[in-house]
Amino acid sequence: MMELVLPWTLAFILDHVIPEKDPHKILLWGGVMLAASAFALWANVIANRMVSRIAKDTTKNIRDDLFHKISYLDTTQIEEVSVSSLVSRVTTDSYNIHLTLGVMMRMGIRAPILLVGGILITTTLDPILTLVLVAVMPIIFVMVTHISKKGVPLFGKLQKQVDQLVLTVRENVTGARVIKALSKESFERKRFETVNQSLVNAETKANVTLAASPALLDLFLNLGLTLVILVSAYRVNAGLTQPGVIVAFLTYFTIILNAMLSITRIFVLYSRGVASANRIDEVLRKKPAVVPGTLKQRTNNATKLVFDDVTFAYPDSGPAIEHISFSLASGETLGIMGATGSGKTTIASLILRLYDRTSGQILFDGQEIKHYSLDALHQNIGAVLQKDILFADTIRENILFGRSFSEEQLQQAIDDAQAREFIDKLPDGLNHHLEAKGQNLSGGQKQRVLLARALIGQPDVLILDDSSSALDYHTDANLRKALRTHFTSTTKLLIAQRISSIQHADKILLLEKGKMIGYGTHEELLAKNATYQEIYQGQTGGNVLEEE
Ligand SMILES: Nc1ncnc2c1ncn2[C@@H]1O[C@H](COP(=O)(O)OP(=O)(O)OP(=O)(O)O)[C@@H](O)[C@H]1O
Repeated sequence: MMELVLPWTLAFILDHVIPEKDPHKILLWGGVMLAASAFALWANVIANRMVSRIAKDTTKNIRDDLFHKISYLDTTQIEEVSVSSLVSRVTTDSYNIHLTLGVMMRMGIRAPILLVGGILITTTLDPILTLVLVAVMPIIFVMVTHISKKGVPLFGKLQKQVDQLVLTVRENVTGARVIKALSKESFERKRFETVNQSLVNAETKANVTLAASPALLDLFLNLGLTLVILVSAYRVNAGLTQPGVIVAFLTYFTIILNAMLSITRIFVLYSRGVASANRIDEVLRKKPAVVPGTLKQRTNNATKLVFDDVTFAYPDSGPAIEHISFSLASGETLGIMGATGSGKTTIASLILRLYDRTSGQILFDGQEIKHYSLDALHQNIGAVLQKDILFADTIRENILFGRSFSEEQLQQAIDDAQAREFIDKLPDGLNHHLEAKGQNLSGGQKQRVLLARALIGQPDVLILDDSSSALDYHTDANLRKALRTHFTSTTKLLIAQRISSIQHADKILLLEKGKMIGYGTHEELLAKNATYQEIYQGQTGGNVLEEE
């Protein structure tokens, strides 16, 4: 407001105060102008601080909500959006919203006030000159909105390129060892350069399109200014207006020009902010595909786990498993074997409801698993899945994983997982700090910590997906012995490549390309199943496997 009053005061001083030649009056009005400027400065600083706080708090809340939502997305939805895209939505998209909010609040109120106020005051100064100014406004408005609309999809594409960049960096950081081992640094650098260049191209395209807006605006406003100067020269000569008014008018013209420039900047940022807000909104609106049931408790049942003619296909693919049936009583062990890609991990994922089966039934403690709340379903299940990870924390915290187990239970789990030998050799034992993903441990040591995490507290169901593959034969045998002797009431699902790991299971399920091609005990399969016989021959050379 103060900014609008100043040029008017200036015109008044030039046309009315100075001609009176009274120094006191001139000084007084000069003082008024100074005070008004200081007030405008102070109000601006306060407003900017408020805006920063609001933008910062809003963006923090958006990030919190987004993270909360992401932690509840199911596996299919995460795969649909992709991990790297989720990372860039939490980081760059929320930052774009921060910028947009800041600028919109700073300029979104001030610029329109300056624009409308400026026009109104110029009308009181000289309506004819104002008409010249106002004539160019509709052209500018139509042009700016048209260009801004084009910006939203362009910025959407730009953010997709950011996803690609995050993906490439993630792959390089996680695969740093293999890249170094295979000396593929220059290949990866080229791959990164290509992705980076595509991002720059997308950014250039979006910015070039939107850059037309301020340039065209400048052109039209300068044309308007030239017209105003021509008309005002004529009007001063004809004695229709005073020079002070023209000076004030030109100052208002600059204020109006700056307000218009700010408004175009808002539109540019608005396109970017809307594109990012749409991407965040897409995640926030996702409804879980795996809908939890209402049963809050599992009641122990003699029949622990039943797969009844279960078929499942991942989105947009053929069936990963077809017509799988098996039944496990409480405390029994099922061994699952099959070639790579035959569907072993898929069975484990369905039990944990990481995905929902396409057809058939899965019963847990006598109830369809869809009827349980996810907490009830997962309570008392210990699992080591192939892609399980260790976090950057101590070994103790990685095993306890935020659960309250006693020291005795912790020590027992370490023994059962055959982890004591290596943990005792570490200078700080259980307090040894692991790097992200347990990078400072060997493959076998990592598996032992993950096993201890799954075995602690003797869960009533245990799922081990190829989780002893990195253990030497002797340690693997000791682990199996511990499972047989200390986990008698635990129902176990052991996925393995080695027959020695599962030969003592109560039942063995043999899979091939998602289909059951054998189901029975080791002895039954060895007697009747040609594929099992072949695997057995291949792994043992025909020698009988002895348990250590
Ligand atoms: N997330 C996924 N999206 C799409 N297809 C998948 C996904 N996970 C697995 N598949 C496909 O489903 C089939 C079964 O995979 P699964 O991981 O269950 O096999 P597996 O027997 O555990 O293999 P491995 O022994 O190599 O771990 C494979 O053809 C695989 O390509």
